[in-house]
Amino acid sequence: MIEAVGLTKRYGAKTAVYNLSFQVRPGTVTGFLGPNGSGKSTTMRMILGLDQPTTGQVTIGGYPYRKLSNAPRQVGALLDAKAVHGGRHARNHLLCLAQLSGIPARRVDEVLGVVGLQDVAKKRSKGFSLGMGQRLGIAAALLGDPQVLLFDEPVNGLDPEGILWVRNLMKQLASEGRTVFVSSHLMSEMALTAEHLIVIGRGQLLADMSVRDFISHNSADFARVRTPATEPQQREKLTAALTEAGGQVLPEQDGALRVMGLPLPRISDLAHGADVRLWELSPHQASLEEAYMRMTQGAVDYRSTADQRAGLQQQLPPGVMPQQQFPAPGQGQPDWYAPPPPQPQGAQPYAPPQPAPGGPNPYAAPPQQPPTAPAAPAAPAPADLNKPEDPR
Ligand SMILES: Nc1ncnc2c1ncn2[C@@H]1O[C@H](COP(=O)(O)OP(=O)(O)OP(=O)(O)O)[C@@H](O)[C@H]1O
Repeated sequence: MIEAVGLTKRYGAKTAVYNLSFQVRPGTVTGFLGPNGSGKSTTMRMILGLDQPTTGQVTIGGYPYRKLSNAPRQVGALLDAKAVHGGRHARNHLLCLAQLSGIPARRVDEVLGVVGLQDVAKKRSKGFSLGMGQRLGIAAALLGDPQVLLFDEPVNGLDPEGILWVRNLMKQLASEGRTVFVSSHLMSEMALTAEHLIVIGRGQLLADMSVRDFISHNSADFARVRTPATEPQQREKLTAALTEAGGQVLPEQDGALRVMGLPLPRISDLAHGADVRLWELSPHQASLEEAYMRMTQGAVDYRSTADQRAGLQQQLPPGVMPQQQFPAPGQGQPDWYAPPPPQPQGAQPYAPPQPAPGGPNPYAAPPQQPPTAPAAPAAPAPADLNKPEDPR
C-alpha cells in the first residue's frame, strides 16, 4: 500500500503539492487524475524518493522508498519513457537495470516478451517510436516483479491495440493483488481501467473515491424525451405537463427535450396522462470525462484563450438545485455542469438554450416551490480553492 500523509512540495515560491493525504490500496487499479500542472508527477516522484517532500511523508508498505531494501524488486515505475540511454539496445538497457538489482537475465527476456518488444530487443532505443519507448518503460517497471507499480501516462503514444494491452495488463497486475497507481489524461480509458480514483487540482486533493461514486457525485441526472417530430403540439403539451408536475424542461437542439427533476417512470406516466406519444425516453448516462470536467473546471491552470470550456458552466434554471454534495473536504465545485445539447455547425455550444419562437421559456420558473434539499456547502470560487491555507 502507498500512503501519503500531509504531503507538501514547494519549489521556491511555487507550491506543487499541498497537504495531500491518501492511500493507494492493493488489489485494484487506482487512477491518478488532475489537470496539467496539478502535481501528479511531483507526487509520483516523492513516492519514489526522487524528490523530498517539503513537509509530510509518503510510504510504501510503511517505509519511505529510500528505506526499502532492494526497492526495484518491490516497486516498479514508469515515469518518463524517454529517460533511457538511446545508444543502448533495448535488451542491454533492461539488462543494466536488472544487474543493478540482482535480477536474473532471463527475466529481461521475459519482460521483453510481455511488452511485445522481443523482435526489436537488439535495436537501439533512440530509434524507437513513442509507443515502443512506452513499452520499454513498462518492461523496466515490470522487471523486478514488484508488488507496487506506478505508471505516469502509460498509454501515451500507444496505438489502440497497445492501449487495450496496457488496460488488460493493469487489471491483471491488480488482480494478482498488486498495488497499481496510474495517471492518465484519457478519461475514457481511465473509466475502463481504474476502479478507484484520486483526483487532485492545484496540488490539493479533490476526490478519493470509487469511479462509480465519482461519476454519480459529479454529474447531473436528466432524461431525454422525444415526441413525434411531425406533431409539434405534442411536444408543447408534454412540456406543459412536465413543467406542471415540477420538472425542468429544456429544449435540445435536435428537437428532443432535456428533463430534470422527474424520474423516468413519472415522465412516462405524465406523457401517457397527457395523451402524448413518445419516440424516445432515455436516461442521460454521465461519463467519467463529464464528471471530471465538472469537478476540475475550477482547478485548471492552463487553458487556451480559444477554449470554449471557459464558458461551459451552464446556468441552472431558476429553482433548480444541484443535487450533488462535495465528495471530499476541500474540493471545489464551482458550478453545475452537464454536456451542452448538440449544436448545429458553427454554433456556440455553451450558449444557453433559447426559447422556441412562441414556445415556452426554458428558464421560466416552475410553479412549485424550489426543492428544500439541504444546500450544498458553499463552493469556493476557483481563485479561492486554496484559501485560507493557500501557501502560495
Ligand atoms: N523541479 C521543479 N521546479 C519548479 N517547479 C516545478 C518543478 N517540478 C514541477 N514544478 C511545478 O509544479 C507544478 C506541478 O507539476 P507536475 O509536473 O507535478 O504536474 P502534473 O500534474 O504532473 O502535470 P502534467 O499533467 O502536465 O504532467 C507545476 O506548476 C510545475 O511547473
